[in-house]
Amino acid sequence: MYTEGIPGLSFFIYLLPCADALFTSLYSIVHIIISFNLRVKVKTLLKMESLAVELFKINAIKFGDYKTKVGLYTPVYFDLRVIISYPALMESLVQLMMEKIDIKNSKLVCGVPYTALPIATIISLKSKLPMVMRRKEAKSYGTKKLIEGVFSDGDSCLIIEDVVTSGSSILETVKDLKASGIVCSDAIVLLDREQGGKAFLAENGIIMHSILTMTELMRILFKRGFITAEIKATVDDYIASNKVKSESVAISLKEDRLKLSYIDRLQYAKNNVAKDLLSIMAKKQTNLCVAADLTIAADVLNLAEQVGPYICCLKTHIDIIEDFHPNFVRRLQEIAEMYEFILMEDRKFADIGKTVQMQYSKGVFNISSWATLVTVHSIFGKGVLDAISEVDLDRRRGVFLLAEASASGTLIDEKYTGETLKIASEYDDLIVGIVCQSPLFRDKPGFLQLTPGVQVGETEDNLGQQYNSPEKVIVEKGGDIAVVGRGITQSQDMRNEAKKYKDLLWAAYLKRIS
Ligand SMILES: O=c1ccn([C@@H]2O[C@H](COP(=O)(O)O)[C@@H](O)[C@H]2O)c(=O)[nH]1
Repeated sequence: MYTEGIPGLSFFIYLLPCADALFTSLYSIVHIIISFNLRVKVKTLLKMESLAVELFKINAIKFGDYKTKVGLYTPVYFDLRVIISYPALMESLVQLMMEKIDIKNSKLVCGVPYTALPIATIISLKSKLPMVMRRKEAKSYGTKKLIEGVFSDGDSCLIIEDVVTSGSSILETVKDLKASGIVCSDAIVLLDREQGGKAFLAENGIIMHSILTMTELMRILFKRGFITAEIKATVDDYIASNKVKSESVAISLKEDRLKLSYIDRLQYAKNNVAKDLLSIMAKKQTNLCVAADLTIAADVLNLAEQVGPYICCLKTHIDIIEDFHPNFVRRLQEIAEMYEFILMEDRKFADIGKTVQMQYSKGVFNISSWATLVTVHSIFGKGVLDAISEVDLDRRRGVFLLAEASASGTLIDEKYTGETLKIASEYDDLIVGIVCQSPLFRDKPGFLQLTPGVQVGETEDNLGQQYNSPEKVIVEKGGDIAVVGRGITQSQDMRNEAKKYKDLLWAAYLKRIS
């Protein structure tokens, strides 16, 4: 070949056979690497498939009509709590998780309570990374810690979770970890339901890695003949059309009062009586307020003695007492102190500020001298609240503002209710809560919802009152405190009846926050 005149070309040609050999060796190395990676990938895929099949076999995957934590109905539900009964399965799950993510990038691991706790424990044992644990509720005694375990400010933590729908459970855990100085950037989960959780977590700075997605899971179960094409199509359709909106998750995360315990809400309350009330409720385990709508003073005192141990509040209509005497309210105060409950006069003030001020602190009833709480209509605007504030200089009293009524045919509309809530927000050191019939102000855990119209077995009286069951009032209507009047006062055994209502209402509250 003619190469003269082209500098270095002959030398290059001379080297060609060596380059060829070098290329062949490089090719072989790359080939080995690729086939090794491919083999690893295939192996992982097989492990994933067998995990999916095993989960199906142990009944951790159910098909039907189920309700998720965020209230959506789903044709497929995962109950991974059962996996603790299958150690071999737990081990393969953990192995897959540890292969999926470089655990050593983290200093700590933390499982989202409760299902992921045993998984996190095994990962901690295998990786030798210390584990921390998030308490679902801060302790009300001792250290009041949210995070248990030993850690330092700035430690990075890998989050471990079983199933992700919206991502809210992971973010709740992340929020508490961050508040304790721990850094979180990654979460490893067994199953991504592909309903918006991954994107929502990413928006909040968390990268979610999953072992299985819902699509993969359905594909595997269908391919292996465990589900029909019809079930697969139903689930695929459901996932495609049921994405959880990040705004709704954000609300549910933002201190949703309906999900917080009474004790956890203490920190948000601005009014001193609201704080006392929440403490009493948590201590006595009661969210029952009895409406003492009796017309003879001695009967009211007797009722207070009977129901005292089971209530957080006793509500009066002082102007219906036929034999009122200042000694009566003095005795009522003694009983309230003895049994630790709060007195509320349901006066529903509605007038110009000056008149309300006199109705509140003057006259025979001298309400402000004994009633720690009063109810107020918002119809007259802020002047009424200013009037009460001027009397309550030491801030030892509070107000429930009425935003909705239990009576049929009430003239209150949505606008009125909305404006009432706005006023309440402006007076949060005076307002203890809102009297209403629906789960309003979910993002204000410092306010309490007082809901009257509660009775077992009745739906109405003959004068427009409407009743709901204790469970409905607390779980569906969002009541924090339920007012029961005739359901107790007309019973032969008021003490026993009060205890029954207390137990029903408390069980409903526990159900609501679980
Ligand atoms: O919207 C409202 C506001 C207040 N109440 C008061 O609650 C009790 C209910 O008594 P029951 O005997 O349980 O019906 C009563 O004192 C009302 O004045 C209300 O019912 N609805």
